[in-house]
Amino acid sequence: MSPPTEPSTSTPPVRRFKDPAYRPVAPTLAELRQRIDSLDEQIVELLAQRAQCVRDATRFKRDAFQVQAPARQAEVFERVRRLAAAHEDAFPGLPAIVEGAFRTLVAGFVAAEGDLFQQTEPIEP
Ligand SMILES: O=C(O)C(=O)C[C@]1(C(=O)O)C=C[C@H](O)C=C1
Repeated sequence: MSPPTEPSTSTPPVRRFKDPAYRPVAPTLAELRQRIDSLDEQIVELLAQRAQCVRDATRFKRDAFQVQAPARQAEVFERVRRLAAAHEDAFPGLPAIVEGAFRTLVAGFVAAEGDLFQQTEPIEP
């Protein structure tokens, strides 16, 4: 038995989708990975902008419960799931993947906002 190998990135595809309506995105795995890298850069840039908004949101919180804001979290998860559902034709199961990613992201943001909260002080009325 030969050892497992990573896929070739520069050669033609070795499989096809049985669905005749399927339209490929790129002719090689190398091109697909370039696109994925470029999209990852944009995603990280957008996440950094989102993080700035989360940091600023700390100024409007009175206590740890407001940092958690569970009702708002539920709204975010429901919203991104619905947005992803519009793309389910292109990628079955995308809503669950997107919701899972946001659950992980928001858990990280909530924890960070908890730390940032300690760096704030009440504004006197
Ligand atoms: O909407 C807020 O209040 C936020 O602080 C943002 C955010 C989020 O990442 O979407 C983070 C923490 C929770 O409080 C709820 C939502």
